[in-house]
Amino acid sequence: MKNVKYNENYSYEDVEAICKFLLEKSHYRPKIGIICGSGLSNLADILQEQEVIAYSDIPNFPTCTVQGHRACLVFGILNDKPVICMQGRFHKYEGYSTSKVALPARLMYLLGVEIMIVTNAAGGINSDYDPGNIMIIKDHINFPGMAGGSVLRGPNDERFGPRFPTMNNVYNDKLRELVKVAAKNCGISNIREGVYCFLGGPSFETVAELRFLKAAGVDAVGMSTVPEVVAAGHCGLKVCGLSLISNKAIMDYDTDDKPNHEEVLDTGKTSCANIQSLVSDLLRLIEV
Ligand SMILES: O=P(O)(O)O[C@H]1O[C@H](CO)[C@@H](O)[C@H]1O
Ligand code: HPA
Repeated sequence: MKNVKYNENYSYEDVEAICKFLLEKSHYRPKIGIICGSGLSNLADILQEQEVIAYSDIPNFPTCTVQGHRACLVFGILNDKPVICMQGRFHKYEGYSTSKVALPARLMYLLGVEIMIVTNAAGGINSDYDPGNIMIIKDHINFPGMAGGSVLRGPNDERFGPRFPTMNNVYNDKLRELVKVAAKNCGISNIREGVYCFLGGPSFETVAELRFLKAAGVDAVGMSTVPEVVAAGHCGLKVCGLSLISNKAIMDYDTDDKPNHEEVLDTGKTSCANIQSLVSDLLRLIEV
């Protein structure tokens, strides 16, 4: 086991200190931030003129404990736009404090980022979804949040955002339309749009839970993203969310199939190129 510190709280000043360190280290002033999901670290390869900083070289920065998350910050240029890309996120199930899970979005905000593109691997609940499909996140269900486990739980620092932020249109409608245009440009026909449900994990869902989620209108399920999106919405970032459907959720008892992280990572490997071209064309279309 790595010597991981789980519970520190990240105050505004802590995030500011990390931001200052990065602005001194890098000449980039990113306007767009990208978070790579499980198995999708290669998404950062599309950045040109890269400056790579390992999380372990950033003072007071968390580490990644999950396989498929590379734990590096990559600054670079994509279609003439300055970008920061996080190769690896912090999941609540790893045991991290809420302010640690909120850190990527808050750091991007203080760095001057205006648009956060968040990616993940997710299980397909919608029966029309197949592994390799890309789902534009239209909305989410924040299960832990609905039960008092919001990433914003605790004292509110108004410098990040208001006590009661809205989540309407948090997955920005204009960005969603641009993703559809980008998908057409790239010849990606298996693009979907749907509702992502965040569960606490790390156990995969039971058949009964999946049937319940399906009845509730969920299209894809995962264990991340929503805390980052809520933190981003809190501080006014525009968000674009993309789920790579890495596996089909198993809704039947009469099968020996089981979800597993290896399959999730394998789909990431085989489908990363599609996400790369999609994000690349999206950045060409975005005006910041
Ligand atoms: O959401 P990301 O980080 O892409 O990873 C997904 O894949 C892992 C399970 O295989 C979980 O962490 C789940 O959330
Ligand atoms: N369930 C939850 N999280 C996931 C899945 C899944 O089937 N696939 C990838 N992340």
